[in-house]
Amino acid sequence: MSLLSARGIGVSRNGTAILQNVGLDIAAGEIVTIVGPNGSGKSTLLRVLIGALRPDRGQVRRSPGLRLGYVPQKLAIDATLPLTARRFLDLPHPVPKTEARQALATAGVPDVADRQMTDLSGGQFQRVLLARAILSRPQLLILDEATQGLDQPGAARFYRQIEAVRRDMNCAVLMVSHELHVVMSASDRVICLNGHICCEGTPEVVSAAPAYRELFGTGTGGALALYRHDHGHSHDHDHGADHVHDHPDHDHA
Ligand SMILES: Nc1ncnc2c1ncn2[C@@H]1O[C@H](COP(=O)(O)OP(=O)(O)OP(=O)(O)O)[C@@H](O)[C@H]1O
Repeated sequence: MSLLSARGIGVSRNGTAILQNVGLDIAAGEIVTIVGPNGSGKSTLLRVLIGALRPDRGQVRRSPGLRLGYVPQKLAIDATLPLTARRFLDLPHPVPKTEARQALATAGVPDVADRQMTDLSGGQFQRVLLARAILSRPQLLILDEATQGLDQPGAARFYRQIEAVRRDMNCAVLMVSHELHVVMSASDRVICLNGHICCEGTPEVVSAAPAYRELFGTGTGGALALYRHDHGHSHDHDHGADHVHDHPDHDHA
């Protein structure tokens, strides 16, 4: 049984269709990425899937009691507000110290608990957001453009961290991204969206699909290779992310 299932989703605004007949299923433990150009309806679809927006047509079914974790694109924290990463994890509910420590370690930032949120690097900050999202031990972790603002190697490291989190927590992951160059090979399945689903399948299948190439060109192939060259190697200089190298190389390079 899938964790989440959407059928025939349609959303229109001002007489214009934003989403048309979109259907998808997320199974336990899989990593699914939705890619699409700007304005293709990715965020709208995500909002429908998490229940923040009621579609004009279609249905979303979530498995009963589904635990969802959500990592937003960005979170603005006022530079004058003293807030350590540890205290941030206590918002809105205090969490036991061991759970907070464990979540930070799983997210790849075991040493930042006492650091100010505003002093963290972009990659560390996103990992603290990730730590907060996994405190509830989600069955489905949803990330909305979670690597915005990171450079390409930083984004690649973040996606490898997500793979590590998935293995640790045994959760499914749904990501929305237009970061084609690094996101695809971290995914079991890619869904290419442009108002409707243009194509879907493994990263290899989607990157070779005519509909995908029409939208994005053919540049992704080399970048997939670049990602795979990095995978499992020790090139990572992002503080606290070192253990992402320790997992077995399970991709298809
Ligand atoms: N409430 C709304 N009213 C009118 N138009 C909307 C509304 N919400 C979204 N849209 C339009 O729907 C389209 C899809 O928007 P959406 O934010 O879902 O795309 P996206 O793929 O997430 O884009 P991006 O990659 O730029 O974040 C856009 O053209 C947007 O302007």
